[in-house]
Amino acid sequence: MSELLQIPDGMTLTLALPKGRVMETGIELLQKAGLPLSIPEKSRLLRHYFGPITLLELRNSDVPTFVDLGVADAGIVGKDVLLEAGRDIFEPLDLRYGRCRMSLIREKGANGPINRVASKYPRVAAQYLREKGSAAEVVKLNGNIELACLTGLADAVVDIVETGSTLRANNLEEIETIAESSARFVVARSSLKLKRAVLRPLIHRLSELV
Ligand SMILES: Nc1ncnc2c1ncn2[C@@H]1O[C@H](COP(=O)(O)OP(=O)(O)OP(=O)(O)O)[C@@H](O)[C@H]1O
Ligand SMILES: O=P(O)(O)OC[C@H]1O[C@H](OP(=O)(O)OP(=O)(O)O)[C@H](O)[C@@H]1O
Repeated sequence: MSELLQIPDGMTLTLALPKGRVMETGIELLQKAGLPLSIPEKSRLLRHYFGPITLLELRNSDVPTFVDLGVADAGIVGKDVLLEAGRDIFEPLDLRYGRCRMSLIREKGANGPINRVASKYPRVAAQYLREKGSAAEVVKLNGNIELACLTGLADAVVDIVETGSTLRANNLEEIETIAESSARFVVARSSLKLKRAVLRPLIHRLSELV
């Protein structure tokens, strides 16, 4: 492990991390940057203490809220989730993992009009459709979004593509990439001023690691 980052006496740091695939690599990076963290044991505990550092284990889409409202000083979250949240959060660093893209997807060969689009990202989907001049309705779903296409619930979906295996397995095709995504380090604007002494060197060290 690299040299520990100096945290001034009395200063605390609260970090918001999403449980799931983004968390483990995120903690490893923060560790390499010199924070005294470790990957929490599997348990129902939602808040983990490491000396002056508190780790909040959140749903992905709640990370921007906790950071924007200043409850967490900083966090890690996918660009896809940031785009959907639409909050004005300081995003100093692309951590360059968790790469995927948000795309418009249809059943292979589908060529009828797109009147309804399903997505876990309704804001991103609606903005994309607006830019295309489409008046299609957007329906919010919470998982296995591709099923909306397959069952006729929607004419297209906006969802994540990583390897493309979900598309191939379900006879779907990517019509257009809407945005590229990767994990981002985000910081609360209020903390950037108040906790500059630890956040500046942390951002600097993270930037050297990615
Ligand atoms: N193949 C993929 N599928 C989904 N998300 C991916 C993929 N590859 C990278 N990611 C990134 O990981 C994040 C999602 O992680 P995960 O799959 O753990 O979340 P989830 O199960 O959808 O969680 P939640 O219920 O909190 O929304 C996405 O926001 C995205 O940035
Ligand atoms: O291109 P691929 O590598 O196949 O990855 C893309 C798939 O992975 C995600 O689903 P996941 O099962 O993680 O969760 P979700 O459907 O609940 O969002 C995503 O929603 C796609 O369905």
